Amino acid sequence: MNVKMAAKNVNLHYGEVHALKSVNLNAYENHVTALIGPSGCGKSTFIKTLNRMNDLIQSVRVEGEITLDGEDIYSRDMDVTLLRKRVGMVFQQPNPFPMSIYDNIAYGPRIHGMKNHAKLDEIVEKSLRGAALWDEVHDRLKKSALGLSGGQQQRLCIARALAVEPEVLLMDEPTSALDPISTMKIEELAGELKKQYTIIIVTHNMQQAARISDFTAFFLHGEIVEFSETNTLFSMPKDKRTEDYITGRFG
Ligand SMILES: Nc1ncnc2c1ncn2[C@@H]1O[C@H](COP(=O)(O)OP(=O)(O)OP(=O)(O)O)[C@@H](O)[C@H]1O
Repeated sequence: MNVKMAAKNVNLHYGEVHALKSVNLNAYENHVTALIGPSGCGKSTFIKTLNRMNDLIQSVRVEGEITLDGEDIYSRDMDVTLLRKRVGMVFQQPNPFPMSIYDNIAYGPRIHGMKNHAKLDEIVEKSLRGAALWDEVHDRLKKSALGLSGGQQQRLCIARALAVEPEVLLMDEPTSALDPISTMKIEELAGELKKQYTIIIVTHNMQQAARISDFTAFFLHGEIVEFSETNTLFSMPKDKRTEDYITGRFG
């Protein structure tokens, strides 16, 4: 198993708030890693360190090392635009741009300089197929993305992330705003996408983590209490706090 991304002794402060404490985690290539834990434990903060989304917040201080293919993503030489192309992200609320389905997908490739129409058509189709949305939208590509259902919008956002050919896909509670059927579609999709990408997903839902992930990290108060293979974490937790959480005693 190849380590695609690694966090080594990561500490993060928002001003006075110590939000991540000595976090260590490996995300393996072509596997799904789930981040679970109660509200406010640092899951979103951590996932955002992986493509430097926290850079946008002024009071943030990050210490330690985060690597992508062994390369420190916080080093001075790191091109952050390129990093975010390699490490794409999908958010809790589907956030399509107010433009056509086609233009949503073509947006990223165009920003990165792609002008060839035939090639863009190809990317749009491939990305929508990759996000299991093509069959539902291929005859309305020029229509507004805002006319899609919530579940379709979220798959559109996944397609938009895929369009720039990322290596890692970060998903921050991607199904929390969706109905059960749309949730199931996204879960099935995660199983497909990991064949090609490395996936890291924050979820509030332990059953979801158990269903779709290969590895799980349990966060509590900014620390990782336990990180192991998902089956092991849910069947034989090593730490009493993990056991209490997964058996529903708190959180
Ligand atoms: N921009 C910010 N400024 C200051 N503190 C913040 C900021 N963002 C998050 N925090 C704090 O950092 C801690 C971790 O928050 P984070 O959102 O990462 O938790 P979480 O586990 O993702 O929670 P949830 O499941 O509710 O989304 C919390 O104490 C939160 O209040």
